[in-house]
Amino acid sequence: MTAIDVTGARTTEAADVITGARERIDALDDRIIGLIQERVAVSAVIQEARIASGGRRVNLSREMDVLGHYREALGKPGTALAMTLLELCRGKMSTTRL
Ligand SMILES: O=C(O)C(=O)C[C@]1(C(=O)O)C=C[C@@H](O)C=C1
Repeated sequence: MTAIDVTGARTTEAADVITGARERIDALDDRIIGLIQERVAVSAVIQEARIASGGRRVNLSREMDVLGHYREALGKPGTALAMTLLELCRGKMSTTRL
């Protein structure tokens, strides 16, 4: 497969631009994944401290703040992104976790 095939571009110039930009995207995605893993670990520290103190895993008012933060920054899709992040951090929401 040529660079043109792989990128969908119609010229070698466009294929070069796309190939370079995809490398940057892959590097950004690696950093984003690392930050998400760090967020999961920090969130676990909070949840474990709360549960050890006799509290509940989930804190809904804080989750509303997190959702609002992402919505303000990224619009409606930000809310969906924040919900996915929260699910990664505290597991799927269920009444037994509340
Ligand atoms: O901030 C907290 O109290 C947390 O437990 C962290 C966190 C989060 O990942 O942002 C996770 C679970 C809670 O329901 C709310 C928020």
